[in-house]
Amino acid sequence: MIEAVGLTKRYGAKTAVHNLSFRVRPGIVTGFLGPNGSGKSTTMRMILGLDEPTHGHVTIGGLHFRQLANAPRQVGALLDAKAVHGGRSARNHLLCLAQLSGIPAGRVDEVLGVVGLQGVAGKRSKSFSLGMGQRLGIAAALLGDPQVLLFDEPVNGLDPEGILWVRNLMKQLAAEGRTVFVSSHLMSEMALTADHLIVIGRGQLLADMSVQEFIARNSASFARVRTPDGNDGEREKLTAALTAAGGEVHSEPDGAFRVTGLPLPRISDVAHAAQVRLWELSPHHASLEEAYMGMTQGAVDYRATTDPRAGLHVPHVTGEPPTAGRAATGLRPDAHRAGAQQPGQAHPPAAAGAPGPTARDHRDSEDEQR
Ligand SMILES: Nc1ncnc2c1ncn2[C@@H]1O[C@H](COP(=O)(O)OP(=O)(O)OP(=O)(O)O)[C@@H](O)[C@H]1O
Repeated sequence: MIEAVGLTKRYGAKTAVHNLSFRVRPGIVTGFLGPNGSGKSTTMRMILGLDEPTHGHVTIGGLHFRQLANAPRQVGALLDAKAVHGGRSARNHLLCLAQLSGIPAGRVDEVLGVVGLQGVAGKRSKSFSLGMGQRLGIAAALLGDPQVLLFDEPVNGLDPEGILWVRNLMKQLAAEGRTVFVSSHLMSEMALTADHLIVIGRGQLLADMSVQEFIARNSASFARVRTPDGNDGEREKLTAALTAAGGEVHSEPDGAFRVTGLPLPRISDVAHAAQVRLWELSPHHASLEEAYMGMTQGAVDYRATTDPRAGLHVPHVTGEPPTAGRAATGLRPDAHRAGAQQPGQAHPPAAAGAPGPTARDHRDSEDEQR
């Protein structure tokens, strides 16, 4: 179990993490979600004793990371897959880590097998694609057979087959009773991988609940309504009538309306009374991705100037609503990141089939995914 209490981290004037309290339990996959720059990596670094909290504390099994006896055998982590000596082969990199922690050398080939890098084990890691580097980082995390595993954006750079493999690996590690904490900025991925979600925005807790609960509490219901194509008069008449009836009407890119605040039968009655024909009237639920976007929309640092989901209203779940987001055209800055990797060691999860790196893994274009 990982437990954070009032965790706060300031870098000068910048508050990266503010008063964060949560628990990460064993036996399930806990997704750690937040937009770029929301404080996920900073939190993980504090869990691993790589950064000192300004306030608060975080423990693993009741102890601070630095108090753990032979920590790499208890905690495995993938923080930054690039934090590898590029001149070393994958096998030598893992051998060095194993030697530092008193892990038998035979374990290295086991984890290379788990992550599907046996075929390139003798190659220098600097020739690895981002996807292969991620696999090597995951191998390092598994090296000590730790009960607690932290993965910072583990699917970064992986192709769809690799993503599926990571997903299954996370689930299997949790099914073995381990504590698995996985960060991502993609709700779609976490919805498929995690059992529980911790969502942060601008360093503050926005939600701490099961995936099911998150969906139930955050998915906004709406109706899609379409009037006959090319009849602007009917469109305008219906918009006015629905608005007068208390509905909120937004245009969809395909010309339909998205209506919130009115049940479907009422929309039908309003349209009938206004003598507007309908080509479509259907119930919808905002997707999990939309719920997440709605929740974090005020906490996004880096955003394009147009927001296609501007019409969605989703309530905040915990604490004060984040301050209004500012529109910006800047892309995510990564220059500050000083990633490090905390090796663990592990027995390979028996049933986690590991596809080898694919053609997509070998391409160099994976950076575009972050
Ligand atoms: N060493 C540092 N010095 C100054 N600011 C930092 C430092 N590390 C992080 N920050 C700032 O703290 C905030 C949180 O960064 P962090 O990397 O933890 O976010 P993140 O959620 O992991 O983002 P991403 O999804 O982009 O990886 C950012 O605004 C970042 O610029």
